[in-house]
Amino acid sequence: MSVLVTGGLGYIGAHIVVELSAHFEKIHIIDDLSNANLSVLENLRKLVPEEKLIFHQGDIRNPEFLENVFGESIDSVVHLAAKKAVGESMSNPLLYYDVNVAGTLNLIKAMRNHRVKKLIFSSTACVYKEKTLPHTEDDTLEPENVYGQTKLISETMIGDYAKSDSEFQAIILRYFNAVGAHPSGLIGEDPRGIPNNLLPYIQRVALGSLPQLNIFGDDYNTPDGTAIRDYIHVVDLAHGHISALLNLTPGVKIYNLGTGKGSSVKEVVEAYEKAINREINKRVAERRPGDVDVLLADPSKANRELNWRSEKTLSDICEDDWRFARNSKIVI
Ligand SMILES: NC(=O)c1ccc[n+]([C@@H]2O[C@H](COP(=O)([O-])OP(=O)(O)OC[C@H]3O[C@@H](n4cnc5c(N)ncnc54)[C@H](O)[C@@H]3O)[C@@H](O)[C@H]2O)c1
Ligand SMILES: O=c1ccn([C@@H]2O[C@H](COP(=O)(O)OP(=O)(O)O[C@H]3O[C@H](CO)[C@@H](O)[C@H](O)[C@H]3O)[C@@H](O)[C@H]2O)c(=O)[nH]1
Repeated sequence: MSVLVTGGLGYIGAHIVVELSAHFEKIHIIDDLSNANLSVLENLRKLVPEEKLIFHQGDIRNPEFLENVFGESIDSVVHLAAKKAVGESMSNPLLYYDVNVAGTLNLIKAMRNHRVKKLIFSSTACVYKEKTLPHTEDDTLEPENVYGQTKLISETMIGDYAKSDSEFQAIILRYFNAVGAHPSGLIGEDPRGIPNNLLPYIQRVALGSLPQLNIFGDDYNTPDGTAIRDYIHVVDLAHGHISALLNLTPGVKIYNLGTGKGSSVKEVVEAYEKAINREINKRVAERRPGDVDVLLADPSKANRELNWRSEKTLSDICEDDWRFARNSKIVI
């Protein structure tokens, strides 16, 4: 059996590739290297038997490229390739519609042409209308940014396509905050330039390549005043994809992948300080525009129907992240 992972050299995709290797004979990876590099492939080859990995460098917006890849025998697709920066999606919306919507459309056309019937799609908590209680999958959908909008349009497209083909089987996974790294220290998140996200920023401060962490606001409506998120270890997230592949049935199902447990910015900083056994240089700064008080998953549907639950703790997240940081000698 063979599986195609689009965006398979990216942060989450690479972790999924490792877990897939226990279940599939061949893993085809598509990546255009727009947000990844070939060193990830080298490290994957240390974790996955070499004969299982087939890398196709190219862009999902290119139908001819996809035709070539689908010329190989492919049974199922895990589709992650996308642009994911919320701020950039507001300043360059057409890029997001192009890669996330048109790219997904091309991929589904190629799947239709080659009668590939199984799809796992990466969506996001950004599709939900803001609320402080944990989100269930049937909550109101009202993305506040272009990124979330492009994911919601893709979800709708997948749903409409499934109605036209009774054999089509899809699971949409809405991820909350993906963090941490592979316990081997070989793969993890390595954003280009100055990181936007909390964990990579803390990591750079811990490494000494950035001087100070800015805690964006301590006047949120939360117990310690800093914003609360649902941080899920990337390996737990990867396991969720295996459970999804094993539970595909005709039609489309949607699941949250989160822990259901919130951590504040201060709690994350404290956990990281514990993992590295020293303090991190930090200060409280202005709120970041667009941030909400609380964003939490209700993962009970995935727990129940996919027989999946997150297992790793916030300290596992920080320890694994730090191991990857030291191992990969990250620099900005
Ligand atoms: N990181 C998170 O917290 C998070 C949360 C919710 C959803 N997601 C979704 O999960 C998926 C993976 O996210 P990630 O954090 O691993 O991001 P990432 O940027 O590390 O991975 C995406 C990969 O896709 C590749 N890619 C981008 N455009 C492409 C194109 N046109 N053709 C081929 N390859 C292309 C990039 O080079 C990259 O390797 C995305 O769909 C993202 O929207 C991520
Ligand atoms: O330097 C920093 C960076 C972040 N934060 C705070 O840390 C929290 C988490 O921020 P961040 O790591 O940027 O994640 P989110 O803004 O919650 O968004 C992430 O998680 C979403 C899913 O929940 C995904 O859809 C997004 O793509 C992904 O960036 C927020 O309260 C931020 O204000 C800081 O205080 N200082």
